[in-house]
Amino acid sequence: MKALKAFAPASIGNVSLGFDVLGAALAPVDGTKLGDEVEITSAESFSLETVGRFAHKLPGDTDSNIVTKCYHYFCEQMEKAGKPTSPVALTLHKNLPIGSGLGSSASSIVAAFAALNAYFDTPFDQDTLLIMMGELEGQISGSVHYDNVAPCYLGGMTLMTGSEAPVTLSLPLNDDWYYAICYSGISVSTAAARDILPKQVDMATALTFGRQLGVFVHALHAGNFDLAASVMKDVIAEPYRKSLLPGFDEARAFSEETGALAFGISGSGPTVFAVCSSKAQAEKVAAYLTENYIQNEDGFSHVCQIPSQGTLISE
Ligand SMILES: Nc1ncnc2c1ncn2[C@@H]1O[C@H](COP(=O)(O)OP(=O)(O)O)[C@@H](O)[C@H]1O
Ligand SMILES: N[C@@H](CCOP(=O)(O)O)C(=O)O
Repeated sequence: MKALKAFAPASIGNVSLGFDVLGAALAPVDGTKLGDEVEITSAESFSLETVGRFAHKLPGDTDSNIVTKCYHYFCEQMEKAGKPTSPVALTLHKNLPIGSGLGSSASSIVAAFAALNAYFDTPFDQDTLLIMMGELEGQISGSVHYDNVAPCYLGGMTLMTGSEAPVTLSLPLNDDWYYAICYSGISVSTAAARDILPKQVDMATALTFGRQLGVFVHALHAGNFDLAASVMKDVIAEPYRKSLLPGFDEARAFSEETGALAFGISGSGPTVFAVCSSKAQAEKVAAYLTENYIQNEDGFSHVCQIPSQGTLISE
C-alpha cells in the first residue's frame, strides 16, 4: 500500500516590513518540529482523521477542515488536467494553534497539497501548486496572500512577485540571526485582523513601505544585515493590530532594551517575534516573553532560525 507524509513548518507572515509580500519559515533551534503534518495512504473512500495538540480546536466536521477542501480542489484540478485520482485516507497532525499568526492554516494547506502531489507522482509543478495553495489560503482569510504558504512550502525567506511564474523569489538568509517567537495562547482571526485595517494608505505610508522593502532586499543581497534590520518596521498593519495584543508595547520595549535588532507581529498575531543577533540574546527575549506575554496554557515560546528547507516529504 502506498503511503507517505508531508511536514510543513510554521512561518512568519509579513516579517513586519512586507505586508502580504514577505514571509519566512521557522525552525526551533532545539529541534522541536513546529508545523503541521499530513499523512496520506490509499483507501476505499476519502477520510480525514485529525490528531495532535491543537486538533480539538479544529471545526468539528471534516468537511469544514481546510485539508478536506484541499483534497477536493486538488481532485478538481487533476480532472481538469485529464489526470486520474483515487480515494485516499488523510491524517492531519494539527500541531500549530489556530489563529496564532504562525501560518497555521497555511501549514495544513501546504502539507495537504504537498502530500497529495507527492502521492499522485508530482502532477503539478512548484508554481502551479503554490497558486493552488494561495487560492485555499484566500478562502480562509478572505484574500489570496502567499506570505505564509510560500515559505512554508519552499523554506527560507520569500518575496512574492505578483506574477504566476515565478510566484516567489528566495532572499539571502543571515545565519547569525536568531528569532525569539512567542504565541500568547489567545486566538486572533486573520480575516478579522484584516478587516480592521484601512482599505487605503496615505502617500507618506506608501513611500515608507516601498523604501523599506527596496532597502531591505538590497541590504540582504549586499550582506549588510544591520541595514536590513534597520528597516524592519511595520507601517501598514502594526499600528492597528497591536491594540488586539495585550502586552505588545511592553514586550517591544524589553526586546529593544535587550538590544534586539527588530520586533514585530508575526502574521496577524498574536505571535510576536524579535530578531536577535545572538542565540543568547534570543533566549533572553524568549524568557521574558514566556513570563510576560503568554496569557494561558496554550502559549509557548521558541528560539528559531529560518530553515532553508520548507516542506519535507518522507515515507
Ligand atoms: N486545518 C486547519 N488548520 C487551521 N485552521 C483551519 C483548518 N481547517 C479549518 N480551519 C479554520 O480556518 C480558520 C483559520 O483561521 P485563521 O485566523 O486564518 O488561522 P491562522 O491565522 O492560524 O491560519 C479557522 O476558522 C479554523 O477553524
Ligand atoms: N499577510 C497576512 C498574514 C497572515 O498570517 P497568519 O499567520 O496570521 O495567518 C496578514 O497579515 O493578514
